[in-house]
Amino acid sequence: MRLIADRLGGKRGGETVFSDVSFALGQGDGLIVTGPNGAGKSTLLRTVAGLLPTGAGAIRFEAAGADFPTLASACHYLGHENGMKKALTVSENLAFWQEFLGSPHLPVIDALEMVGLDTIGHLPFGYLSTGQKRRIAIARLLVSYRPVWLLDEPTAGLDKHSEIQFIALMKAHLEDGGIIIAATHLPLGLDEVKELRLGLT
Ligand SMILES: Nc1ncnc2c1ncn2[C@@H]1O[C@H](COP(=O)(O)OP(=O)(O)OP(=O)(O)O)[C@@H](O)[C@H]1O
Repeated sequence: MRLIADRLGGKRGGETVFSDVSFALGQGDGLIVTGPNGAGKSTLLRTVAGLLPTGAGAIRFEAAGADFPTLASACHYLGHENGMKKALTVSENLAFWQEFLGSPHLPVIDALEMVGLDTIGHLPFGYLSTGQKRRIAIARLLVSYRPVWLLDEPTAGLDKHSEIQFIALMKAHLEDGGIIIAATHLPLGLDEVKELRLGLT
């Protein structure tokens, strides 16, 4: 499996936000995207996820096998919004995502345990605190297997303990041969990852 960006450009509202971005990631590789507000970190992630068209250049995905033939089928995208229905319970939300995404990985209860929230599966998602909502969005990464994780400010709103737990999950995903691209303002504590800085230095 390889994910390659070749002189990639990203546009927003017709304006070029970043250009000439190149990287090549293989199994077990992480890329941390940094840069000031507005530099285009979210735009880059959304472009790689296929949610925005490429402004220039190309993204190539060389699949490892038949299970995930395209980048769209191979990636989890965690954006600023958590992607959950407020009125459904936490467990119902995760069960929905597992069925929708396919490739079941951890049972919902185990995924909740991994983020330390196994006692609140019965609560409507809308009742949760900001950090708890983020942790449930992280549990979504675990209920269905996808080799490529695209994470936009994944630790925003997490307390120190939850941040450490999540870093361990990311390390495990990389050790398992996955790929992670994460946009962040905070150091993520991942060793041996590549860094891409957008915007002014
Ligand atoms: N829908 C849109 N139409 C026009 N411009 C947009 C749109 N969405 C974002 N932009 C602009 O694109 C630029 C890049 O935004 P982006 O969200 O990618 O930055 P970022 O690096 O993720 O910022 P932050 O650190 O604040 O999250 C910004 O100048 C933003 O105002």
